[in-house]
Amino acid sequence: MGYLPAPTLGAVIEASRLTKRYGEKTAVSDLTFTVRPGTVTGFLGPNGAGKSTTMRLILGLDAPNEGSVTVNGKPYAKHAAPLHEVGAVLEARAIHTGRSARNHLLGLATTTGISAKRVDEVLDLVGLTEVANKRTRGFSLGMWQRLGIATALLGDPHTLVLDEPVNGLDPEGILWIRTLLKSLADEGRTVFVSSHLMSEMALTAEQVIIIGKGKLIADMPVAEVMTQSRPVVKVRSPRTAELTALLHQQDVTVAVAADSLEVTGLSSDDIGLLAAEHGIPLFELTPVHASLEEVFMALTRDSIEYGITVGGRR
Ligand SMILES: Nc1ncnc2c1ncn2[C@@H]1O[C@H](COP(=O)(O)OP(=O)(O)OP(=O)(O)O)[C@@H](O)[C@H]1O
Repeated sequence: MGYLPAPTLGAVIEASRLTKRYGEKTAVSDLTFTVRPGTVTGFLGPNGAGKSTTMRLILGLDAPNEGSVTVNGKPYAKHAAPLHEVGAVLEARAIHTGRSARNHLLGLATTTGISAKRVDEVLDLVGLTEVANKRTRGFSLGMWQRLGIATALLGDPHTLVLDEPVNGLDPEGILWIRTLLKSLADEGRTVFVSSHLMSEMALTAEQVIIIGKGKLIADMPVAEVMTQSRPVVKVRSPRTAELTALLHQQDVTVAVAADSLEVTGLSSDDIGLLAAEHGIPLFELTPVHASLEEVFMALTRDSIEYGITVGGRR
């Protein structure tokens, strides 16, 4: 394994009222957020939420219609040596397929004043040393992702912007990238990584920024995401209809399943007390913990662009 040089402090990425329209379509809408150094920040949203567009705007590959985004106080393109400032992987397969991984990296290195030694270091860091001289044409998606990350790390940047880097990786690759991103953040770098998997980000990121239909939905520590869910309690009673009528007098949602009710918005204690007050027997009263993915889906439910509709509800 190669080692990165001494810790450097990553840059703050600051988006302010960022808006990008493509014709009639608003891909990013009035987005304001700050990404800080020293932690992995997950950028989450369903398909089409505007994650890639936002990342393209950060990297100056597209210009916003309104608002601004800066890296370390300046637009990305205004930095004297952007490759040393920000390393990015936007589309893993954007690399010329006729060349070897080493030649691809060497080409980039020589035009930007980076040494050949650094090329070998990053190849080692991403585990591609053995296939470094093979043409990239035969690379698997996981190998492309590794090469993309090697490219991003080439300039030893303070800040990393990675679009869906776990896509196509096997469990070992996912674990590898998780560990790598955390260690880069621990060195004081800024790591901004997009995903559409809340469960994956929960294991990788400390902070999450969640968007839907281009708009900010949440910006909070991962540990707080679960607090966004309302409690769900499974209730079984021989007098379901009566209990449902009582529950409907409260600010709750009652979903009727085959042999039970799923009550959202009231604790199991309160449901138990309500039933006891009216002499309604209960056979079961179980708090059901939503998974992180379910909380994420609930948060973004109204902003799913290409969702399927089940039973009239998304
Ligand atoms: N160049 C473009 N021209 C027209 N529409 C675009 C363009 N780029 C993105 N869009 C639209 O903007 C919206 C946001 O797209 P974007 O790719 O940023 O989302 P995303 O969150 O990265 O989604 P995914 O996870 O599917 O990649 C989508 O509706 C997309 O169709």
